[in-house]
Amino acid sequence: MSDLLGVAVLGAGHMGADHIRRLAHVVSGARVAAVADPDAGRAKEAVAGLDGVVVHTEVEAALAAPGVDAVLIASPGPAHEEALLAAFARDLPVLCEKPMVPGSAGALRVVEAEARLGRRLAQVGFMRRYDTEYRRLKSLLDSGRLGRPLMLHCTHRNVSSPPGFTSAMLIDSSVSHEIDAARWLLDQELTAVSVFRPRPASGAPEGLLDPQFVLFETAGGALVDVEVFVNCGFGYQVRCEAVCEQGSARIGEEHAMAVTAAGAASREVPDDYLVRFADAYDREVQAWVDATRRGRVTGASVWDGYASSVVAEAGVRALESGGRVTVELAPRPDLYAGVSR
Ligand SMILES: NC(=O)C1=CN([C@@H]2O[C@H](COP(=O)(O)OP(=O)(O)OC[C@H]3O[C@@H](n4cnc5c(N)ncnc54)[C@H](O)[C@@H]3O)[C@@H](O)[C@H]2O)C=CC1
Ligand SMILES: O=C1[C@@H](O)[C@H](O)[C@@H](O)[C@H](O)[C@H]1O
Repeated sequence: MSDLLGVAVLGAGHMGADHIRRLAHVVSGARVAAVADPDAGRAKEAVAGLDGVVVHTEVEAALAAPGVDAVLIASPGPAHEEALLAAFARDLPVLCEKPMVPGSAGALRVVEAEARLGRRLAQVGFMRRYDTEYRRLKSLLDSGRLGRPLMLHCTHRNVSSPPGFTSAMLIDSSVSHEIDAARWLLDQELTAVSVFRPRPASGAPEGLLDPQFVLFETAGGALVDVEVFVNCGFGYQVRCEAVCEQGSARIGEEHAMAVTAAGAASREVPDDYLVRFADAYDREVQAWVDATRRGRVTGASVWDGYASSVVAEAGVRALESGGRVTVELAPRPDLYAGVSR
């Protein structure tokens, strides 16, 4: 490795282009060494002005490019399994955007492949673990000051959903964040899921079941509810309130400037995740670069990615069946025994 970690970025869409900018201009210790995207024009646009970046349309060519030490996967979810396995075959450390793999069977194949390597190589991009408010809430819950957590009430609203967004993706793409955050905040597995839905909003695309209300049960007897509404039209809002035996704590309200003028007070609302979670993505990628340069892997593990996929898959079945679906995890390989959620 040269002084800088050479990163191959797979996928140069919304997230990939933002991560390329971040690697090139925000975080220290890394450089973009190669990019792969079947849409070469999009990739070239994302690397415009950067020196020494080779653009490919094939993943394998980018992984084999000179100076590549690590991989950041920002292609669509269905492409992640192949990319992860290709990176493992080349012994390259990975930061993989969520969902790690949409679907439990593919996610388990990734767990098994990493377990066969006998050491962790990949981190999953659940960036809320790096958000200041989420971290404060996690510290408070871990301190025990509020007593045992009873419930988490979560809100996850997007202004609009991208083309091709399906009713299942409200759960396996959007709510995957709350699944990971709940497992991490409570340090408990989610054991069952039910999904309720009101009449779809008139602003939602034809046929999309939006919004949905998802209810998780946990191994420790807590409940986690999530209102997910991806075409709300009025702002990007992510909130979480923990209700515990001796108090409650709420995050997600303060991430904006409050303006008072003309006899009225108003507060800005971000319009998407790139604004709301900008600092969290920066910290996540910096932490990944730092850990990788030290030969370490931190953050959400491949096991966390698998658990999230299993819970999300149960959620999609609950949506389709209208019933309560229990969550069955495979036995956890020894590799993840000492790794906390
Ligand atoms: N952490 C977060 O908050 C967010 C994460 N994401 C995740 O990031 C990933 C990408 O999402 P977006 O950037 O919104 O999608 P996008 O559709 O904007 O971009 C995806 C890009 O990947 C390219 N691509 C397609 N197949 C590929 C392959 N096999 N190899 C390499 N590139 C390929 C496409 O041509 C496109 O340029 C998804 O996993 C998504 O769930 C997306 C938004 C926010
Ligand atoms: O990961 C993300 C998107 O893929 C997803 O579609 C959005 O609902 C989330 O808010 C965003 O963080």
